[in-house]
Amino acid sequence: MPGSPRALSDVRITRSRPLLSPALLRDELPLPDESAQVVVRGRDDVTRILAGEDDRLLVVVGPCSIHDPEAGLEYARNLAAFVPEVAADLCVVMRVYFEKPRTTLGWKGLINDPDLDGSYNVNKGLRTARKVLLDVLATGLPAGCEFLDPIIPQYIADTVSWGAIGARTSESQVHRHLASGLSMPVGFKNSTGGDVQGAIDAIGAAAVSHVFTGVTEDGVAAILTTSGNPDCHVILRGGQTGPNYDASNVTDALGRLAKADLREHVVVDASHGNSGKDHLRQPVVAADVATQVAGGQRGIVGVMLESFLEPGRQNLVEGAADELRYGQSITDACMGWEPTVEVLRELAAGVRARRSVARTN
Ligand SMILES: O=C[C@H](O)[C@H](O)COP(=O)(O)O
Ligand SMILES: C=C(OP(=O)(O)O)C(=O)O
Repeated sequence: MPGSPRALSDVRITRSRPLLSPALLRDELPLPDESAQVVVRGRDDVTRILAGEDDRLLVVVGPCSIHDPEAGLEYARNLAAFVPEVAADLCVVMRVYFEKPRTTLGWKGLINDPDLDGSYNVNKGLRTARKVLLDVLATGLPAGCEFLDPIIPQYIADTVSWGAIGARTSESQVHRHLASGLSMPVGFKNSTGGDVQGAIDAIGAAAVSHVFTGVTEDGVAAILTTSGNPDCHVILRGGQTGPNYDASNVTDALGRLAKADLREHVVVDASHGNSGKDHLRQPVVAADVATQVAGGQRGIVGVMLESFLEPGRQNLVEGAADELRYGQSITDACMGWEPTVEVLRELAAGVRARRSVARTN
């Protein structure tokens, strides 16, 4: 209408709802002392592995994403019961992922849409995610998460022992800032294109202090100053140029780290670009990594595995979440439980062989 003022802000915001504060959620679902010790022990173990003071291999293993808390917990109980068998050789952190960065579109994880139906009950998602993390910690397992939305860590980071910045965000300044202030060791993935240098640059950037805008525990906007995170590392996850888990790609990445004056170690992700998202390839990648480790490669400090109760994946059909198969991924295909146990045993054997190589040298 002529003369009527045209809106200039929030033109494309169609709805705004209240968000619960991190402090309120932590008050509703406090971290018990015993679980806090699990978190601290997990962080310290990973820190020592990255410093070369613990010769075990970090293994981040679990579902690609948690979509059903009950199945996620059943997985956690299985894993917690198995871990003592390999604990002398592996530092096992359960992958407990709630935020999914999508290539284009798709379900963005349990925090964003906990009812899997496009209702986006984010407050419920935050509550459910924190409850799952507390339940995982109660089994005695430390937890690892990807951090995607820069506000979310205030709700859950006190429960997390290891964090990841994904392939799609390692080059993002926002995520490097975030990592510089996170309280746990953080892995940066190489890009989906396969470039490793961006992840190496990220480690250097996240290691120092930054000043940026964020939210406090009370959910209030603030100007935050970080101290820098010295416990960041690269994750080789393969990419459009092909896999990068083999000995020559590992050596190349270690050389680049040395050139950048950074600690020479990497974590290898057996999934994603390294498996071509074929869950049956993950044991092949892990076997190659176990062989490199057994041969004395100390630059490999960890492995990531996508694993769930049932092998493979299934599509989430809108409006049909009730029909999903129990214990099977709705994002990337995962190894089933039995092959996971075999892979963990093989990695543990690789570590024992590396120790004996070190003793004879
Ligand atoms: O691990 C999860 C996926 O690889 C990531 O979220 C991208 O998935 P998409 O390519 O199916 O969107
Ligand atoms: C999204 C993930 O991996 P990437 O960032 O390597 O694609 C993931 O591990 O869930």
